Amino acid sequence: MRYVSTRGQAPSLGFEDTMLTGLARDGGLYVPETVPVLSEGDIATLAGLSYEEVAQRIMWPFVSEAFAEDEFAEMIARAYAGFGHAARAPLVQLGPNHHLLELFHGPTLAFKDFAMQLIGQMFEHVLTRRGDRVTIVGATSGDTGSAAIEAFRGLDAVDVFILYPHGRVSEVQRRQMTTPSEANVHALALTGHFDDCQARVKDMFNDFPFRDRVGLAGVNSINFARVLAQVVYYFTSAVSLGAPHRPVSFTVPTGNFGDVFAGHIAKRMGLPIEKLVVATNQNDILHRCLTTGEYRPGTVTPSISPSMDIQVSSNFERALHLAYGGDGAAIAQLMDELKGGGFTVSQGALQALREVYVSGRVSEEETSETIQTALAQTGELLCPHSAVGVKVAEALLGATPMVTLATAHPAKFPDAVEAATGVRPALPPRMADLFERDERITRVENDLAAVEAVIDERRAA
Ligand SMILES: Cc1ncc(COP(=O)(O)O)c(C=O)c1O
Ligand SMILES: N[C@@H](CCOP(=O)(O)O)C(=O)O
Repeated sequence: MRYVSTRGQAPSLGFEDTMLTGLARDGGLYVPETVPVLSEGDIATLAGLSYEEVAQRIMWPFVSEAFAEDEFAEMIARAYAGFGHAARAPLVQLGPNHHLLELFHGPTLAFKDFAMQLIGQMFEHVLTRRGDRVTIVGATSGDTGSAAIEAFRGLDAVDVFILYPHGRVSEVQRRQMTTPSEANVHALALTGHFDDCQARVKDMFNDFPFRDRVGLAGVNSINFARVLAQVVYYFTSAVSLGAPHRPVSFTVPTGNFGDVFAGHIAKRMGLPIEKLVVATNQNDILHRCLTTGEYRPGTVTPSISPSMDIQVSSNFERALHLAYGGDGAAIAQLMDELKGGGFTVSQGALQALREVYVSGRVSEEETSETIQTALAQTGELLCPHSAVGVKVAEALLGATPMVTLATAHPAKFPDAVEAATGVRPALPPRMADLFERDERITRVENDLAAVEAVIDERRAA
């Protein structure tokens, strides 16, 4: 399988190079040239399989050029062995036709672990085989960074630098990033918000001398391998609710659009997904765009669901690429307009987007109320991001089963959860001493040269 850039000007790559390359050299994101389609019969045979077995079957056509089948199965087994739930991604019922997909049983308590634990295995395998080293840079609003540091800490072939917005992640998230003591992982607190962190990461990829000198790689959802691993739980959950014989809808708390785009890939692979619902907090650019066709980022406003405090949503470019029929020149033009403040999606593309996605926006008050009522009515303690999803989903419940993705554990956001419910969620025992561990924090200004200088200095040390 070949992967092509959304902007059409970079060379097509196989899976291994796509994974190691990160951002395409024309600034675009890699997407599979064609998506394999499973028959109803193929999907039906997934019923009753373990999470790992489904993962192997779904991802294999995308990665088969890079690994032997048994090697890949071993990587999957190692990736999910540390999860705290035998089902890996269990479904719990919230109400008639409403189900919650708990994606927070991995080592850092957020859905990011599903992809990051596997990518850690794949990077290690490929880099060992090549005898190569890379420098991973990542931007985080809290969860990607902790998952990446956990997945790559202590690996010889990798240095990891994570930019997070200073003062804008929860204390648990920050400590997950700043307390690991391994010399190859570095948490950099940038003066700014998540969009600044992501912009500097993309700047580093576009600085070719720096990129080539340090062997830059990315583990944000820039990296298609991240998106791919997230396709799997759409299949496991839909099949357990009756797919392929019954359609299912999904509501996805959304920021950078990677998770919901994984659902789009699942749909293109033949999974009968009726609607993909994009749920946003007050940073609602995606809801505004899907409603009006105008994509104009505003200022990021801090919220109680900080991981979704994003205005420039990286993977929306992939959805636009599909909506514009794979026209790379059109996407390059839109992204140029974005530098000048924003763009208007064409009527045809907007219609194509609306055939797949619907959206909703949730206020801070509604998020708190939803955490409170979900606990009272169902006994489920939601994190604020999952609550955004539940609130949007509730307005759309109908005959088709709805699955809302619970993207993080409530204990990552104890202040917001306690303020809403009076209950302070406890961290799992293995993290009980998180608040006693020493932190290593490096402050950095929102400036490309300053960030690159820190990376150069740390790599040389
Ligand atoms: C807890 C949580 N929920 C939702 C999201 C939004 O996911 P995505 O960026 O894939 O849209 C994030 C950030 O990625 C997150 O960390
Ligand atoms: N919410 C994310 C933002 C980065 O998203 P990614 O999926 O592109 O890595 C986070 O928690 O960091």
